[in-house]
Amino acid sequence: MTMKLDSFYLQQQFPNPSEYKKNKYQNGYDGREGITLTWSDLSVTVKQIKKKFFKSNAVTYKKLVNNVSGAVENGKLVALMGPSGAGKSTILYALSHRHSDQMMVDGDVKINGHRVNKSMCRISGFMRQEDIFIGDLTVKEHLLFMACLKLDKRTTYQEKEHRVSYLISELGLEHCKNRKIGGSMFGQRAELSGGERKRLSFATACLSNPALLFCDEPTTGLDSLNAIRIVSMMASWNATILCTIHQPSPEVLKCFSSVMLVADGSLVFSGSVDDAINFFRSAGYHMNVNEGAGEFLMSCLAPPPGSALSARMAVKRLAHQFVISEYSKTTELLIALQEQPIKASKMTETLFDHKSSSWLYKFYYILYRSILELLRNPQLQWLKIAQKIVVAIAAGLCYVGAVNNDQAGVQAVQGALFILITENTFPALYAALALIPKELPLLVREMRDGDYHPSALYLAKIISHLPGLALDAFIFTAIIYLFANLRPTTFAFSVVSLISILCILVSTACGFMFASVFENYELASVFLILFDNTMMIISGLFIKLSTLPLMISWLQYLSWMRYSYESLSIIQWQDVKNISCDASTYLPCFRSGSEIIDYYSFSEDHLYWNITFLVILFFCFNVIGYIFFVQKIRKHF
Ligand SMILES: Nc1ncnc2c1ncn2[C@@H]1O[C@H](COP(=O)(O)OP(=O)(O)OP(=O)(O)O)[C@@H](O)[C@H]1O
Repeated sequence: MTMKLDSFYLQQQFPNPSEYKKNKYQNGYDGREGITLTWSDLSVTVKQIKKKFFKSNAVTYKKLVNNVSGAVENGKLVALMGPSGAGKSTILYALSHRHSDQMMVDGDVKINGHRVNKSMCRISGFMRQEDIFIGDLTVKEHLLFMACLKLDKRTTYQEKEHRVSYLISELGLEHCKNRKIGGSMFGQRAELSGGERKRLSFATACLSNPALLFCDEPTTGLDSLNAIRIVSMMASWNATILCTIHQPSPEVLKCFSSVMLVADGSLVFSGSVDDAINFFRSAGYHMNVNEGAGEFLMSCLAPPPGSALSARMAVKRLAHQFVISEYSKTTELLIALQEQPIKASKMTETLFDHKSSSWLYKFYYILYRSILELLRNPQLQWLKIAQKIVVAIAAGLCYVGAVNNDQAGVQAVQGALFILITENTFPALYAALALIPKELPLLVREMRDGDYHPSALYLAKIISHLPGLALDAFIFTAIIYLFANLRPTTFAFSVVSLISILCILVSTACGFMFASVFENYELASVFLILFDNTMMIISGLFIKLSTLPLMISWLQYLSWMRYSYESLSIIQWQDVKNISCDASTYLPCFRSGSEIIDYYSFSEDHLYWNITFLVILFFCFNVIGYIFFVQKIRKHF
């Protein structure tokens, strides 16, 4: 099958072998000989920080993996098995260099005898346990997009398309290639089955045609037939594969060349399934007649009843027995053979020879994906616009006939302006707050794989949201303007629209900033409520800005609501004269627009400064948000 796949692929594109060699970068197939992965004394320790109020934080260290050594021979599919919590995923993440920053990894990880670290992300593919996709993209779009991010920059677009078509046909995704991956909100059934999603995950990991693959529980959630299908596909794949797996059926287990068994972070056995059975039998475990090999091995690894200490001792005993047994010699030999690195051969050079696409190229595709994501849900976008229109009409109706050249009119105008600001602030703030937690798992996965720089993603997200936000603000402003009969000049309407748009953009940036700074949505919303209420109180409507106490007063310079409210008030009242005043009813009684502006401690000279400060706030919130966003992603790695 391996040969079949390779020759199929080669024949499809390069009937002439010399042409194939010449185009090794373009087709993603590098003419490699293969990879042998070895590691010795791999240990993983996690740093745990207990936050304490009014005391310094308590830092503890927990060892998750203890001096594990192992090897996966070129072209072999090896199962990493063990009970839940044994450390399988931790080993896989550490070996593939996709572990979190909190984890400290020790030990030598080598590819064909060459020590690797960060470059492992480029050399290897990783299939994750959880399938996270953008549900609104089709199978083909998703693969093409990922191909644009992952493949070498020397690969042309047509070759990326070839690679995607090849994987779609090889992994049995032809029938659903134009189907959306996830469900739609509006009842169309468009979901892929569990098996199709797993195959899509595998296809994604295989896009760059890596010679080394790490697969984390690829059969989780699948029925036995689909489990056999995906594992047999892996077995026939032209790559070295290390794969964690939970209690495989006998048919699934047969697909693996060998097994590595771990318990409590230690290696308990490594070798063929038959040897594993013999090893445990010799250690005193009894295999029932009807028991499958997988079931038997897992039962041997399950912690025995009793205290945690006795379970740990049992694992230690097994690990020791394995180390002194003949079975461990094969692994030791493989590791020893790799101590002499294969001379900087062509094969190794090609492995490390990856030229990533430029930042701009990746940014373009991330932006394209973000826009596509928004456009793929037209019903949702229309619903949002309809909601804006309804809210604007409902609010606007309250002001019909209220805006006259008298004191009641002054109150109505100031109220309408404030509605404009709050409606362009609060919904945008909280929508942005929810966005990062929703998308974080996907972003972390893509960044762990080194698919793109966080700045490309952050900028693409901001730009893709700009038109929708601007439209929202414009529609709301236009309706309120019409109903409330605000100042009817093109200049006034244009500036009010501009301020509304800036207000919604700054609010969104502020929402992003809070979502990035705080650990989770709940914590962020607690602090955001405090912040946005303060910004609102000092916007100018509720208190005269000149009377603010000194310790609070400086905060007004952060309040985009104040800049917006002042600007809108200036536009409405500048040069307005002869406001009628019935002094017996109204106190204070305004006779001109400038009196109103003075009353709120505003100044007509501030209009252009306010616009400038709104732009500055937009940038500052985004820069702070970006800095914390990067840290947040690192923390979740
Ligand atoms: N960041 C962390 N901080 C503290 N403990 C951790 C951390 N990550 C993992 N662990 C612990 O390390 C142990 C091994 O976790 P790991 O996910 O590798 O197990 P596993 O064998 O893959 O389990 P499963 O089959 O259930 O996925 C578990 O006890 C887990 O709780």
